[in-house]
Amino acid sequence: MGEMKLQATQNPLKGEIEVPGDKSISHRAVIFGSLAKGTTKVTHFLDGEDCMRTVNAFKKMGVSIEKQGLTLTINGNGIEALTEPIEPLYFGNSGTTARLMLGLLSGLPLFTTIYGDPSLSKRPMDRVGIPLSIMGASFDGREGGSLLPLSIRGKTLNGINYTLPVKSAQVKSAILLAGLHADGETKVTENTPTRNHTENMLKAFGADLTTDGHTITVTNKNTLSAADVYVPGDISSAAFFLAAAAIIPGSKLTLKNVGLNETRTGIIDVLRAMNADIQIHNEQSGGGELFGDITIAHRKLRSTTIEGEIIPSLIDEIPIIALIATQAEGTTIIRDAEELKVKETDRIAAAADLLSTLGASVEPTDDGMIIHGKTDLTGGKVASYNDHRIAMSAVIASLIAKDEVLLDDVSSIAISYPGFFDDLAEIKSK
Ligand SMILES: O=C(O)C1=C[C@@H](OP(=O)(O)O)[C@@H](O)[C@H](O)C1
Ligand SMILES: C=C(OP(=O)(O)O)C(=O)O
Repeated sequence: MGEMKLQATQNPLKGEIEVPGDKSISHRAVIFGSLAKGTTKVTHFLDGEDCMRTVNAFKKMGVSIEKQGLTLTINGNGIEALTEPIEPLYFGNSGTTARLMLGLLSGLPLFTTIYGDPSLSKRPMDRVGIPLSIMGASFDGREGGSLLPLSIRGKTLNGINYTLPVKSAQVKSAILLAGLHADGETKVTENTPTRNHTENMLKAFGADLTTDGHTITVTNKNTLSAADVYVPGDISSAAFFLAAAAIIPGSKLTLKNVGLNETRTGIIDVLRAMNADIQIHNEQSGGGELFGDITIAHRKLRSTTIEGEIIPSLIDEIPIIALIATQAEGTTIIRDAEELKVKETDRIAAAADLLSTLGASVEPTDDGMIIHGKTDLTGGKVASYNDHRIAMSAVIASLIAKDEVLLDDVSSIAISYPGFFDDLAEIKSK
């Protein structure tokens, strides 16, 4: 793929689709399935590039993982059976793989080197390196061990009692993974709740983990046992079609089996606050995760303010929420989202650049954006910054643009949504 010309259609989107499996849950299913004893079957796995990095890392450490379609069969033999990889582990674009694997590898009796693509090589690793070093871990790498590539000489770690200084599920998960085989208790406290898939899945695999308010405690008194995992649809992928239906007149879409864990559903609350016509039905649960169908129809939107505790529950959706805000009457303010600056690219700058190039009124701020709506979008030449979420936001924006949008590169979309254009074609043609 590469550059793509996107013709404005303004056609309503109609029909029903099932979005791909959740990226966060897919990573964790591979990790815990590989650490557990027994056979774990993972269904509706997301085979995007990021999750395949996690699969390949465990294959290189001796775990047998077979993939047939979207089903993985993982034959785990326990943490102690992981073998030292004889070559560096490549994590591509995946922040989740890098942070969670750092947590795991720092306490194993192995020497490993990990590296990533140019984007991942700029992202901060000291946010996990600092607490892991307090636990006794030893790393070396660029910028004093805060940037990839990193080398890790695993050691026996000690438990820690740590309050997260950043709103990050990746940091929380890295410490919990280290805590699974550290001496004593490991406690992580978060002031603002972040996605809790690690906690849910560890419980399903039989770990000794308890949650008390905002504090999670794990010990090494456990042997993880295999558990089958059904991966619900990714609400972060569904977000692009929720947005499209919300802003294109005449649209009505149903997205089936979407994950509805309340640490992830901020976009639904925001859409409701903006007057979107959105309904949830067929709610079910499995493996500690809630999922169900979402139906959304176009309706006139109004602005809102997005700040505080809701931010981690929609952090990856902010670029597409910014597009929705350009089509809402009034001023939408997004605050407390400084974490966007350390994603695949600076997503505050990238989203503001994309939408401003298309004629919207978007002011980037230090921790968010101010968007004045409603503005018609023009065409133009736009940049994805090699960021999958910016690229997909550009494609959805092009659906309502007056003229052609020329997007520099669409290859990053395969990171989290390999079938994105097929799903879009499916709902466009109905
Ligand atoms: O734990 C996870 O699976 C993720 C956590 C979030 O990152 P942070 O922990 O950096 O906020 C999110 O942006 C990322 O897409 C996936
Ligand atoms: C930030 C993201 O992922 P990661 O941190 O795993 O690269 C994302 O998918 O939007």
